[in-house]
Amino acid sequence: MTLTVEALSVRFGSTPILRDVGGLRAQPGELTALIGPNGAGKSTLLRSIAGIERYSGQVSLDETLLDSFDIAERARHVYYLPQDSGTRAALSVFEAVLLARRTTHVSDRRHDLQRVRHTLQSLELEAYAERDLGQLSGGQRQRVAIAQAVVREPRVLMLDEPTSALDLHHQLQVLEWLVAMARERNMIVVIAIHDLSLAARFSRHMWLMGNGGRVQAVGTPREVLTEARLREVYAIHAHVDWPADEPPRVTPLSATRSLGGTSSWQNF
Ligand SMILES: Nc1ncnc2c1ncn2[C@@H]1O[C@H](COP(=O)(O)OP(=O)(O)OP(=O)(O)O)[C@@H](O)[C@H]1O
Repeated sequence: MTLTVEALSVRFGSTPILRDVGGLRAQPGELTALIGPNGAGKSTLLRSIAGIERYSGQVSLDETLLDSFDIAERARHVYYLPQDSGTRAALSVFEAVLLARRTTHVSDRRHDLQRVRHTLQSLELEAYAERDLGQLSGGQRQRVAIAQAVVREPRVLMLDEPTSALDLHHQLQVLEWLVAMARERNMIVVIAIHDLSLAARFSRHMWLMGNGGRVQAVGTPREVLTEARLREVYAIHAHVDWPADEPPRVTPLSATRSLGGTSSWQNF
């Protein structure tokens, strides 16, 4: 089962946001990283794959176009967790994650309870299981949102900046766990992420979007993350190191020019 995107375009009103985005593949059992500067269209792309945005083009799972699923079916197979999505509903952490599980699974209750407990443990949330959502810190709330997404067990799980509120320990812990989970459950996991060192370390495959809503490169982290490409797409000088005995490192050194052209205030 491969997720494929071809010839995908999205407009907001008369403004093109994604232009002929294609050649994207994501495989089960692997983590795919979606990277690119602010406004490149990463969220729009993930939202389109999930069927939340209207688009022209093809998004398919193997030979099946996702458009051929009805809304409920598509939501069961493909789940998108937006950026900053933690909820403050009047529920405990345990209740919130169990509720998410039961929106897609009506299986054996004992099995569901076990799955929720196990997921909370994996995300180091078991100590907060009885706590109300409104009483969590930002990072705890983000981990609950990830738990809610994962217990749904979609075939394609897309997470928009899932580590943006996390401390260094939890960034590593969550990404390690997502990699292991993708492998164990044979899920396609796509994450949008700004930290290129983490993206290089944890993903097997990368999609790089550039300004203008176009794909700039796809491939392994080594193929995609070259210093020349970072200069072109992110307008930065950076060192990219692939040490044999340590994780890869992308070190931004300086910004080279403004991203996205002349700013309007310069016209005054
Ligand atoms: N509802 C909307 N109406 C009009 N334009 C929009 C709308 N939502 C997003 N955009 C524009 O679409 C472009 C792509 O936005 P998107 O959120 O997909 O980018 P992104 O790559 O996820 O950015 P970031 O890294 O900042 O999260 C941006 O220029 C944004 O201003």
